[in-house]
Parts: sequence; structure tokens; C-alpha cells
Amino acid sequence: MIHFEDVSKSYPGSAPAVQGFSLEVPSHQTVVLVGSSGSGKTTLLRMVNRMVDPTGGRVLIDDQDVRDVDPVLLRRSIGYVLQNGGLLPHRTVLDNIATVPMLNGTPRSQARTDALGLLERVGLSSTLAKRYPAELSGGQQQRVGVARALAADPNILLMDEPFGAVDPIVRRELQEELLRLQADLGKTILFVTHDIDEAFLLGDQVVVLREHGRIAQQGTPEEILAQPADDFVKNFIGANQAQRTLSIKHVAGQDIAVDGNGKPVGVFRP
Ligand SMILES: Nc1ncnc2c1ncn2[C@@H]1O[C@H](COP(=O)(O)OP(=O)(O)OP(=O)(O)O)[C@@H](O)[C@H]1O
Repeated sequence: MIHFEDVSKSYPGSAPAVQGFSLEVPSHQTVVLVGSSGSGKTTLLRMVNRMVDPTGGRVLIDDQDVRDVDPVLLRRSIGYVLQNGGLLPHRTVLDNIATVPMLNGTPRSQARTDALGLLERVGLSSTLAKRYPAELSGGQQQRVGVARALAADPNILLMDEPFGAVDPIVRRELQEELLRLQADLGKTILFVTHDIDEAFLLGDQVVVLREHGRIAQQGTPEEILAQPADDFVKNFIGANQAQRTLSIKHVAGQDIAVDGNGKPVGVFRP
């Protein structure tokens, strides 16, 4: 479990990026931080692996203050996926995936065999293993980024807008892939996005942030949709938009769901 305990972060010379943020991320769940640009999402995520140290409060992993853990070892024990994949450009795909396990002491040949298995796990052919990141599509790079983050078999995965830079179709594929992987692996995932649909799709819990990392609402996607806490959340989730306001139309003995524009979106099944 990750526990943010009343954390704050002020960068010198600017308004606080995060103020008094508390949250529990239960083990084996996906918690999504969603908010607009500058709300402090990345700052919060990076507090977990100590790329940012809070100026107030603390972050605990399984009751241990991360400040008491060597940052290098901490980072090797936590998977981290970034928007651009964050791959090392001068290393092959295979080496990108095998690097951290080797740093952790896994013999080279074992790390490379494991890396091939991980490529398959994220839906990539092993024929890509010898390529360099620049020789891959954006979606393939993101999959390698996920494989690399999984390589040390971490309990925790931090994902910072990991699918933000790919086109909508590939994005959807990557989201589905992550759902499949998570059903298999049951990692503790802290995921950052500004896309509420992505948050609702992937999150067991969703945390809607205002500016300065203030929590506007936290709950399951269903809870937030059913009862947005205030106008800010209503606007953020587009509660009044046509796509969210479904109703039932009876056609030929069937119940059809239609959106606020009257467009059919599905059929109800008993
Ligand atoms: N290294 C830094 N030095 C100074 N200010 C920073 C630094 N990093 C972030 N900030 C500021 O802290 C605030 C929160 O930034 P952060 O990147 O955490 O937000 P975010 O919600 O992840 O935004 P985005 O969606 O645009 O990535 C912003 O006002 C930002 O300008």
C-alpha cells in the first residue's frame, strides 16, 4: 500500500504545487489521479520514487517512509512508465528491458531470456528485440516502456500519462492491454492522466484533483458518475455532456440506450 500523509511540495519562487494531500493506494489496485495541467499529478507520482521529495508530510510504502530508503534502490524496485516511453535511445529493445534486472544482480543471459518473455507479454514480437527505440512506432515504444517497467517484477507501477502521445486507436489498444495485464498481475498501480475517460476505464479508484493537488472527489468511477461532489467535478467529468446522459428508447421490443443527442450507443441485455 502507498500512503500519502498530508504531503506538500513547494518549488522555490512559485505557488505550492501540492498542498496537504492525503491518499491511500491499496495494494493490487489501480488508482488514477486525474486533473488538468498543473494540478500537481506528476509531482505527486514522483514523490513515491523520490524523484521529488515533499517539503511537508511523508509518503509511506507498506508503512515504511520512502525517505528512509536509498533513492537508487527505491527506483529500481518500482516500475515507472513515462509518456514518451523513456527508453534509452542507444540501447536495443532487449537491453532496455534487461538493464534494471541486471543492475539488480540477475545474470545477463537470464535477464535477456526474461526480457523476451516480457516482450511477448506486452504483445510484441521477439523479432523487435534487436531494434533500437527510434526504429519502433510510438505504440510499440510504449509497450516496451511497460515491459521495461515490469522487468524487475515490481509491486508498484507508476504511470505518468503513458499513452498520451499515441493516436486514439493505439491508445485504446494500449489501455485494453494494460487492463489484461493488470487482471493477470495485480500490481499496485498509480496512474496519472488528464483524460477522464481513461481514468474511468482504468481506475478501480479515481481521484479528481483541483489546483495545488487538492482532492475534489475520490471514489470508484461509478460513485463519481452517480454523485459528482460539486460543479467542478460535474464539469470535469462532462456530466452534462451528451455522451454521459444516456436514456432508454424502446424499439422493436428492445431497450436501446441513446445519448443526449438521441444517438444509439447500445442495446440493454437482461
Ligand atoms: N521542477 C519544478 N520547478 C518549479 N516548478 C515546478 C517544477 N515542477 C513542477 N512545477 C510546478 O508545479 C505545479 C504542478 O506541476 P505538475 O507537473 O506536478 O502538474 P501536472 O498536474 O502533472 O501537470 P501536467 O498535466 O501539465 O503534466 C505546476 O504549477 C508546475 O509549474
